[in-house]
Amino acid sequence: MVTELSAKPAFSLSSTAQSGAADYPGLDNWRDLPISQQPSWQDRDVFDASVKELSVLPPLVFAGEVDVLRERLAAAAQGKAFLLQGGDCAETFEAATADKISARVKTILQMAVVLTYGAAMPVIKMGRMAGQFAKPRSSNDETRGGVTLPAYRGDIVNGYEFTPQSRGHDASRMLRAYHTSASTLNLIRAFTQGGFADLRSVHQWNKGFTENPAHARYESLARDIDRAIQFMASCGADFEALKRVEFFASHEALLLDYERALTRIDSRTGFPYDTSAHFLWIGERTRELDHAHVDFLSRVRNPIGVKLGPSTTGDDALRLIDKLDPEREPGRLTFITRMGAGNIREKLPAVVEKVTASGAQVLWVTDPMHGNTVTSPNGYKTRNFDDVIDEVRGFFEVHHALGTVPGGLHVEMTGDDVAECLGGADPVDQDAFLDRYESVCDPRLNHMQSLEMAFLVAGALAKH
Ligand SMILES: O=C[C@H](O)[C@H](O)COP(=O)(O)O
Ligand SMILES: C=C(OP(=O)(O)O)C(=O)O
Ligand SMILES: [Mn+2]
Repeated sequence: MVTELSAKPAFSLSSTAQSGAADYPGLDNWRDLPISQQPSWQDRDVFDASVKELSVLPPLVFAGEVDVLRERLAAAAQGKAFLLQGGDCAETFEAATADKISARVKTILQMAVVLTYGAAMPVIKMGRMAGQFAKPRSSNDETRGGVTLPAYRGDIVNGYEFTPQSRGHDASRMLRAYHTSASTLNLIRAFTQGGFADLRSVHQWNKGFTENPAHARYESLARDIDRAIQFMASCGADFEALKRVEFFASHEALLLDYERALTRIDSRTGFPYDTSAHFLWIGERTRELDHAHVDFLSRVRNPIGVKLGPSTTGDDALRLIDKLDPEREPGRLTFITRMGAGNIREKLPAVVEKVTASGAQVLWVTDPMHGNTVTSPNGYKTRNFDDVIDEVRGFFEVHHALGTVPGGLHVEMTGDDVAECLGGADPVDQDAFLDRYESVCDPRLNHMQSLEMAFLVAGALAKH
């Protein structure tokens, strides 16, 4: 049973008690529009106090960093860079540990080195991290053993534990989400600016992948990368400069009270920026043109993404472009297609052709995860690695056939050795789910499967 929520949030602040950029025109227009996937907060006072506090807490990212990202994404849309966006389906407060964050950042850096070599262009590194706490759900409730409770909507709303106390929607969680995002972002900045990301170290880490006999097929590409780095060293490349990398934070802008409270006016330009992350996206379940999420995101200066599922038409895409990117600003809009391996070759061309014919330039990115979710025979939500890779292949085939740019990859992955997606060269089978399945929402590629994807995509990129 799918419950499409169109109820307004349980409470909404009156315009005079606004958070963030209180008097900027239009920033609260969304409150008068249909909205879905919002919590029904239990306690109004807790909600008011939480939003009030959020509205005066420091921004998590700065407008200048956001502008740099928009430039990078503009280059990717022109085929001069490639976007790698990866991380949890649902971040959790419990997993925001130094070990798990570093494992995720490391894996993304390792994937990026391989992709950079294959694409022979810069790879923009972006985490589904430091704020990916809110989850849209297909159903409002979950039933286990005859007991029905509210569905888990991410740690920013309620707890994963299946009890009435845990599943209640608690607005104070928005504050914990903010602080957890801040500490995660702090560690990401330290890792990526403090020498952890040294290209030579990252390349060394990749040796662990190719030493695994199951990955022998990738050895020649790994050897080519090795020789390229040796060549750089022989030419006296300044590896000191390669110790620092840009790394951007992103999440789905689902809870608009949270996003609105963190929206601030940039003192340099006078424009509003959602300072909860560098990049925000609108999900497949909340991209109705005249609904709240599209309206709110149309009014902030961040580069934004929209997930496009198999029901998307070319006209839908054009209407979203007109609403979200009326100025046709380079780098502003990214379409993240999540069609399903069995749909992409049939469904994507018409959408891309329509957008191309309009003259609009967007960044096309594939999310090969969300259209390929299945249930394993032993009852786990999973994805087949082969389907995931096949959707990526279809994405490249469609864009190469149309002469458009396959500009990026959006992956639910982890740096840990979990068992959540079936298959891969060192195959995960469903029995492994019993004690290595950790995701609280969708299944993620594990460290080795993520690297294998990078080697496979690098091969595809190198061919064009
Ligand atoms: O991450 C995306 C969605 O939140 C997720 O796929 C929804 O899962 P569900 O269909 O189990 O609600
Ligand atoms: C909810 C998500 O995906 P989609 O909106 O494409 O279902 C997600 O990427 O977490
Ligand atoms: Mn997901």
